[in-house]
Amino acid sequence: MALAETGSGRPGLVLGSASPRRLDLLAQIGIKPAALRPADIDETPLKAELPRDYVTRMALEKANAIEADADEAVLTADTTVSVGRRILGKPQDRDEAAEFMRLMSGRRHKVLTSVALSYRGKVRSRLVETTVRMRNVTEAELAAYLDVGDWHGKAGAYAIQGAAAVFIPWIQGSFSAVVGLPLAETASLLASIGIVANTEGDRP
Ligand SMILES: Cc1cn([C@H]2C[C@H](O)[C@@H](COP(=O)(O)OP(=O)(O)OP(=O)(O)O)O2)c(=O)[nH]c1=O
Repeated sequence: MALAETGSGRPGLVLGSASPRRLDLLAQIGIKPAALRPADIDETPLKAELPRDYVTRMALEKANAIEADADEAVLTADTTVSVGRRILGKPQDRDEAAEFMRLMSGRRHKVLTSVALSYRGKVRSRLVETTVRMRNVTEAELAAYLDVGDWHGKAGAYAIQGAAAVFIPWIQGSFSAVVGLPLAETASLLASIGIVANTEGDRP
């Protein structure tokens, strides 16, 4: 396990996220943040803001909102779903979750994840775009899916790593980015400041 802790000569890593998925994904590559410090920002898109601009702005705003000591690096990310120019964030309620799912049913959409790393006054970010195909979802399947409750807190009202996997026969891009953190790009950003992923992962 590559511990990223203050006092080791490397920057202490702060994960600026409340998402358990992002913590799990980092553990998969052997990185354990020294601290968790979620950012509380306004996630409302600007008028006519393009999905890719929005998601990049969100990751950077999260990074800028988190206070860090000089020897700490802050990692943040934002994931959003786009159907055409429309941004599908986290649904407010079950009705909105149903609306999002009907919109994606039987067609392709994009999942955009931006990851940002802030260290010593410099912030760098990477945007990863993945195309996802959702098969046609019947109204009966939709009702059963919504009952499971997986849609809570998920961009686009689904989790590819959850029950909605049965609706997703194909993706092109990065699976980890869809779940919330593009691991290859994140590892490369972290390596640039001396935090090295352990490719053997966090195995028992
Ligand atoms: C599309 C998709 C999204 N998601 C999740 C990842 C993110 O947690 C969430 C999108 O919301 P985000 O605003 O990116 O993240 P968050 O609010 O959960 O956490 P934080 O801002 O504190 O980092 O949707 C999945 O888990 N699986 C999926 O397949």
